[in-house]
Amino acid sequence: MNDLTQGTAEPVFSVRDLWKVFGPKADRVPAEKELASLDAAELRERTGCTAAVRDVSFDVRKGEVFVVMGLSGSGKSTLVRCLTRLIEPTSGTISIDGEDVLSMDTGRLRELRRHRAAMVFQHFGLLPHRTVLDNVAYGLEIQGVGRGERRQRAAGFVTKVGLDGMEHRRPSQLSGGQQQRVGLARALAVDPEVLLFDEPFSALDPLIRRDMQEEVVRLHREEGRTMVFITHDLSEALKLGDRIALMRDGRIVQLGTPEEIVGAPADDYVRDFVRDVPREQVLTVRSAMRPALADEHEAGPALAPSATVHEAIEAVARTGVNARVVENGRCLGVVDHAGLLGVVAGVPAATGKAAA
Ligand SMILES: Nc1ncnc2c1ncn2[C@@H]1O[C@H](COP(=O)(O)OP(=O)(O)OP(=O)(O)O)[C@@H](O)[C@H]1O
Repeated sequence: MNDLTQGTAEPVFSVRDLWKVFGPKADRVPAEKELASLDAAELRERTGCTAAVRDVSFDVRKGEVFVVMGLSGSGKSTLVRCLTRLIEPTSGTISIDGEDVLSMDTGRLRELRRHRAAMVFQHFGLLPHRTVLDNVAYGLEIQGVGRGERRQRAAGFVTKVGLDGMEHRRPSQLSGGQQQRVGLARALAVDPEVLLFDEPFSALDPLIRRDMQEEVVRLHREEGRTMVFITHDLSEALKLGDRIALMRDGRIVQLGTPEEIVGAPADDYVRDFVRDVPREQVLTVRSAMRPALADEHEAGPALAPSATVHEAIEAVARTGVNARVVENGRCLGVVDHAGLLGVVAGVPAATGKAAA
């Protein structure tokens, strides 16, 4: 498991020891060791409280897509709403770019929500009587940008999310997916440092949903904007996340890359959660690799270390020989049938070396 606080890129959000408890005298739950250690049912019985977020610490790094995943009721929305104090945390610390969020006054908080960490909701709250263009320009209007400039900037974002030609329609004249794109364009137009997505696609049908996921991946690739993305859908999390925080009963039970979560589940709960994931599509060739023998350094198809096992299977099947994993012209190792099948089956390869 990743060290939650370690990372190469600088953090945007830093969260430490965060609790959000709903109910009477909520403060005493994190403060009193005995109460803090009760499970959800005992806590409710003893105090009438629900601990939606329990002692959570993590960093969101600059430029990453950070996914918060978990079943319904695990605390995802509460956690992400705490980041900008749409929900007031019970205890703990939160900072954005080193600035303490919990001590911000009303004006500073407004600025945080409008300029620095904008939220894209599932029900995107479009204004029904306004056109697409004016909906996208709305955030800029709140920021006090003049009419000419905001319409011009808004038009650029309408294009960016693929809604060219629909500028003058009203939301009711759009499909669900198109409305979601308007919501996305509106959030992008205010140019926030971080975009917070609260299950934005869960109401969309599967094909439109896939389109929108690809849209987010594309926007992220083009802009490198930091994103925090809530979902209860594991395949969405694996597709979008650079790192995933998997929540259960208010706690983060594992935080790691998709490959770490699928390849090295932290406990039985996570193992069960990822059991049906096609491992070969998530794990990279590093997990299937063994050291190259003397005559193997030059022969066979070359794959990057980031190639998936699925891609390696294709290469080996197509050429009939083992593939090499090559980085900067250097052969890091070899993937053979046994190593690849071992990953698919979820067992160490019979050579013993692949699992090392
Ligand atoms: N205002 C509130 N008062 C009391 N309990 C609350 C409140 N808001 C949330 N909860 C409880 O906190 C827990 C976490 O809720 P939360 O909405 O954060 O979960 P979630 O993972 O986002 O769920 P979903 O996927 O269904 O949206 C749940 O047990 C919920 O019932």
